[in-house]
Amino acid sequence: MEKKLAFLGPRGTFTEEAARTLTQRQPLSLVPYPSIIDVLDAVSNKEVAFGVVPMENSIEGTVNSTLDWLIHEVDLPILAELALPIAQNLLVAKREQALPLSAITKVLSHPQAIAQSHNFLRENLPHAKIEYMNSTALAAKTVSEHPEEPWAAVGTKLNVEIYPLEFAREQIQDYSNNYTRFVLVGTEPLELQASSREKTTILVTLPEDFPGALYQVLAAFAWRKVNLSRIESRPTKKALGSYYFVIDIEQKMDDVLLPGAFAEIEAIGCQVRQLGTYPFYMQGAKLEANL
Ligand SMILES: O=C(O)C(=O)C[C@]1(C(=O)O)C=C[C@@H](O)C=C1
Repeated sequence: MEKKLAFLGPRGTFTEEAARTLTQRQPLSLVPYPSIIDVLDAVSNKEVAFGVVPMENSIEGTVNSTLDWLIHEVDLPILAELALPIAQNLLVAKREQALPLSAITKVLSHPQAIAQSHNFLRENLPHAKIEYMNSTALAAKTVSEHPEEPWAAVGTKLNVEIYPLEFAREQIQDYSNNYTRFVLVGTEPLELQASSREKTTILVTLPEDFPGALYQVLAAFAWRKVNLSRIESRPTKKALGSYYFVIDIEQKMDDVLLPGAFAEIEAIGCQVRQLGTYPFYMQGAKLEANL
């Protein structure tokens, strides 16, 4: 029987595109789930072997529900990461007479997609109500199912191929270098295409807040000349002002330098949890220098 991979659905999300690109050589059956949390829970409960969820967008930053669920609720290793170029479009149901932007009363989409098109929406549809949905594809599907309503969705080009929709405007994102990083998580190994770039993600907990604590953590990487590509603080949810630090390291775990750096960090009383050590891929190369 084919192994299953869960993705944030319904059909036509950016996440589906990422899942297909990441696993194109694998005989997997792709199953849509209604939310990011449902995807991660399905992998954790072993309903499916793998899952793909969005992790970070170059305009809007971290997808908090993904990161927080991986930190607090499930223990799933990241197996791979893919950065995809994202283009947002304003989509309306197919109708005989074109719908002018001024007639649109409601815009539906995923909060990340709305945030990526914030300036466009403020300038062109200041009167429209915003309704957040679990994914861009769910917004597109909903709009296509209500052609009698003057509604629009913010979503992918693929949605126009899947649902009876047309473009009201193409490419409405506020910045052209719009990329989202997606992660593949799983409870078993998966044979993936080789990549020249590898990453390790860790979660660091400081023992207490003392002067220079974070500086000492960073020093363990700095003097070893280990490059970090992201540092993000997320609340531990235990007390106000108490944080975890999520650190992306531009190196694989089997590197001799990382065990030494982790031991040094642990020696000052920090806890280090690995969230994964994995290959990193990128479609289109514009942002390469910054990733
Ligand atoms: O709604 C989708 O199509 C998704 O795949 C989710 C998501 C996200 O959460 O970041 C993915 C990429 C875009 O940044 C906007 C939305």
